[in-house]
Amino acid sequence: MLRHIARRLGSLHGQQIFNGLKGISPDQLLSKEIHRHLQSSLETISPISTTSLWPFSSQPRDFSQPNSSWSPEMRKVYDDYIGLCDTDSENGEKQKGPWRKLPSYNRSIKYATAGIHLSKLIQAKARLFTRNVKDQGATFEYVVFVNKEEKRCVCVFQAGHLLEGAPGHVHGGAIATIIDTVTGTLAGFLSGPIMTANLNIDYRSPMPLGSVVLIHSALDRIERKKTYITCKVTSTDESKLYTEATALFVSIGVGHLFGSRN
Ligand SMILES: CCCCCCCC/C=C\CCCCCCCC(=O)SCCNC(=O)CCNC(=O)[C@H](O)C(C)(C)COP(=O)(O)OP(=O)(O)OC[C@H]1O[C@@H](n2cnc3c(N)ncnc32)[C@H](O)[C@@H]1OP(=O)(O)O
Repeated sequence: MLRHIARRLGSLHGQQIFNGLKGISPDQLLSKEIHRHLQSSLETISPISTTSLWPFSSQPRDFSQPNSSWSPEMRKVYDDYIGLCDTDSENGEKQKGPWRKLPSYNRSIKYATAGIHLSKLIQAKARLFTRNVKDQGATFEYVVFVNKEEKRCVCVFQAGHLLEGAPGHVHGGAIATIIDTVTGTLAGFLSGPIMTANLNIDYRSPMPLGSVVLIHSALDRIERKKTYITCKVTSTDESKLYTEATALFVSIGVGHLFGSRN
């Protein structure tokens, strides 16, 4: 069972937050420490220990694909970045691009319960905050492209009409949410499992509802367990600055998800 979980965690490579685990084999994942955490957490959650611990179907849906709610501007920037990702040339050869599109799912990990076994109802209903409204275009339409070499990412974000704060403009909490998501995705990509410890935001100009903006995030530095990320939100032509932010993410052991602080 433990090997099964480790394999499942290993297959989280498609999941942004665990991209930093790339290259780590299931056997390496099963270090003594992780083995101890998984063992002790499984002992306390016997009702689920006999069921599958993987919440996704084998082909989880990627919600960051173009859809009919995307404005021409959103689609154009998406296409521009897709053009900078790996492509198949006419003779069938792969051409390496500096950017990579990350998939975006609507579920987090079912059993990240901070030590509490969530009810089956909550497990079934839990959805990632930014992907919990089915109505396309109503809230967060976004796609993240990452540049591994430059340790930075760009998110193309279209702010839907249900994100209103000041009349006709995007709520500051919604802006904080997407910044947390994008900076957290980059931190997770670079450092493995992390949690937000600190997020500082300067709102420089109001963002009209329906805007398409770029969220540029870059690694500032890594110090021991701390990954510092900087962030700027601009118009797609980068002439207008909407928001600036800095974020600190602290690396967590897999045990943190299972209720241990180590
Ligand atoms: C969890 C992962 C989930 C996986 C999900 C996968 C699917 C993802 C899908 C899609 C991606 C979307 C991406 C989302 C991203 C969003 C993430 C969030 O919003 S997370 C929710 C909000 N955050 C919390 O609820 C944290 C609550 N706080 C804690 O759990 C702890 O306080 C924690 C982990 C932040 C720090 O734990 P300690 O305090 O035990 O860590 P110590 O080892 O003592 O500290 C390490 C270093 O960090 C500094 N530090 C800790 N907290 C600090 C702070 N607030 N400010 C400054 N420094 C701090 C300490 O001083 C220490 O520094 P020195 O190494 O000694 O220099």
